[in-house]
Amino acid sequence: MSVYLQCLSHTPLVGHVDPAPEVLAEVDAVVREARQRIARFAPELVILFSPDHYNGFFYDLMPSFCIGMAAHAIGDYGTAAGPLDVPRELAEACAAAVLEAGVDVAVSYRMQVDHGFAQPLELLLGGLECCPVIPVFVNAVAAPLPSFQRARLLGEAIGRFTRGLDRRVLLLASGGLSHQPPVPELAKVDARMAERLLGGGRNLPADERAARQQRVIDAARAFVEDPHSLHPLNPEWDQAFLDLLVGGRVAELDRLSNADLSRLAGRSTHEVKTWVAAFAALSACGPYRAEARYYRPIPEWIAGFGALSARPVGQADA
Ligand SMILES: O=C(O)CCc1cccc(O)c1O
Ligand SMILES: [Fe+2]
Repeated sequence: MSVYLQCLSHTPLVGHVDPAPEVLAEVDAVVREARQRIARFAPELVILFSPDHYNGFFYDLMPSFCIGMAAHAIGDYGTAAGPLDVPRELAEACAAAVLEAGVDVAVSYRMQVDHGFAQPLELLLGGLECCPVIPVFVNAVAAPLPSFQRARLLGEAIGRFTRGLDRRVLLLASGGLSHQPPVPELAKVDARMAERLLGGGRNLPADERAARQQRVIDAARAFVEDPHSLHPLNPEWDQAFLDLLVGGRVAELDRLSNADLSRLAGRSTHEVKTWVAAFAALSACGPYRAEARYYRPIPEWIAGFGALSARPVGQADA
């Protein structure tokens, strides 16, 4: 088998609150080049690590990790809606292998996913059903959260599973880097919002969906005016995180507590655990070489926005 890795920040604010044209063009080029590398690699299977934002996973039953045996994107913020092409038997084999390896992942035969999954599939592969994909949810917003170490062990177990496949496997991770958009916290919200977080927020009616999105859009506009209206982005932390991935030192993150990460870089920065899982999966396939590193803090998108690719040492350019 051969393997390629692409990590990319997501943001549903694209097209809603956009940065200067030069910045947009720069990000477009980053995404276009990633899409071209992926097209040359011609993946036969995608394993996509992504968080959720209280669209598919709620506090009525919140797993740390969940592998989808079938999945459907809800189409929030104008991202693609509809089914993903999940190869069910392969997803079942993947879940069985991960459980066998000692990581107690949940499974879903009706997984709902949001922009976290839909955006990278659209941008990097051209749509939700362009390539068979095993979706892997990583809880990055609903405290208590899994640790960096567990995200790494999940990734390693999935990497060992993919190593045994006779296919070209693309590892994708979606989310991060430092950021803290206004995502509600169960401990702090009123009874009405708590009911949403407990599961009442599933399949929101159109007007409530629009109001929810507008709150995030308004917060982005305010953040551009005042970088202290939300937890500030942390480019220094983001670059140090990228350094660790490039240097093959992802296990060093085991020492970073969830509370410290939230304090340093914002509560949604836990989305970077998708990157950790993807890099851990790649590292289970041998030594790797990172390439195409990109980073820019983009307040309009409430995102420390980054991209990073990697392939095994000795695996030829696709
Ligand atoms: O809709 C939401 O609840 C959050 C949306 C959102 C905003 C900025 C960066 C993100 O990564 C993100 O997911
Ligand atoms: Fe997100």
